[in-house]
Order: sequence, then C-alpha cells, then structure tokens
Amino acid sequence: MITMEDIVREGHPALREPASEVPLPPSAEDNDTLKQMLDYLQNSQDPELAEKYGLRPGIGLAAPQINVKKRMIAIHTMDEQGKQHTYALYNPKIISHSVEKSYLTSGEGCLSVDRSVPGFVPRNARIRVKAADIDGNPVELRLKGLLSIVFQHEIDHLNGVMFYDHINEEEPFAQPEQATPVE
Ligand SMILES: O=C(O)C[C@@H](Cc1ccccc1)[C@H](O)SCc1ccccc1
Ligand code: NI
Repeated sequence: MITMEDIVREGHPALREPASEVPLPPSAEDNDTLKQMLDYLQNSQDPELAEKYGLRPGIGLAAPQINVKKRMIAIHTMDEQGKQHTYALYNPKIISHSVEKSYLTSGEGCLSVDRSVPGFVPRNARIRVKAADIDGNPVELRLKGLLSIVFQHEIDHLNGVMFYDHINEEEPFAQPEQATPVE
C-alpha cells in the first residue's frame, strides 16, 4: 500500500528528471504499481483510511512521485458536474490543445510539495490526450475544466515540471491571458 512515506518531496531528483516510456503490453510489475497509485488516491479520499494512515488527499498521482521514473499516471476525481472520473494510464501524451487557457482559482498544490505556493497556474483550457489504459489498450481523451488541469499537472510530473514553474513570479495572481477561471 502506498503511504506518504513513499511519496518523494521537492529536492528529490526524480521530480526533475523526464520519465521513460513504459513498454507495452505492461509488465505485471508496472501493472501492480499503477494499480497501487490509483489505490492511493481512492484511500486518500476515504476520511477513515486517510486518518488511519496519515494520507494527504490527492486527485492525481504520477509515478515519479513514488520514485518510479516511468510514464504512468493515476487520476481519481469528481468533475465540476459531480461526475466521478477514474483513470490509470501509461504513456499519456497531449496531442493537441486549445489556444484558450484556464486556471484553478484556488491555485494548485502537490503531494510532493509540503508548502503552500500561492498563485494562478496557467494551463491549456482543453486538451486531447492519447495514452494506453491499464491493459495496454489505446485510449484517446478530450478533456476540459478540472480534469484538463489535473491531467496537465500529472503529465508535467512525467517531464520534471512542477506546478509552480508556471506561476508568474512578479505577479502570481495576474489574470492569465485569454484564460477561463475554473472554480
Ligand atoms: O501532487 C499531485 O500530483 C497531486 C495533486 C494534483 C493536483 C492537480 C491539479 C491541481 C492541484 C493538484 C494533489 O491532488 S494536491 C491535493 C488536492 C486535492 C484535491 C483537490 C486539489 C488538490
Ligand atoms: Ni503534483
């Protein structure tokens, strides 16, 4: 079971190195890792389990955050309409995106960052993602809103990018150009 001890924090090299493509079909080991990443998110959103194991709630997790330098992400979140979305993906790739930007009005956090970093994080409002699902089958997703933001946060982790790399240093709360706020 993944707990907070398994999640590496800022300064750990795994967070700043590009992760490697996962050979498909996935090995049993990679499959187990990806399932454990999704389990972490689901456990962390269960108040009893989160309390019992000291888990910080998360809606996304990327393999480099558990010191696995492979292109694997898990996402488990409600969208703005209250619909549950659950993804466990290999080799996600943004194949196109809108010109329009968006940003979370609350700013972003990160399970690998034990401090608050205030500011708007400009993201692409809409993205198309190609990936492989947990069985290694190809999937193509068109994402917007919170889901688009979470996917970009996690795919950034596969490229050694942290959310605060996008924050305007001079004016952290400057309204990003052509951007739609996401509550
Ligand atoms: O550290 C991570 O990668 C997981 C982040 C994902 C995230 C995505 C988009 C915007 C903010 C964070 C964690 O989920 S941070 C905790 C959290 C929980 C619920 C809602 C937002 C953030
Ligand atoms: Ni993060």
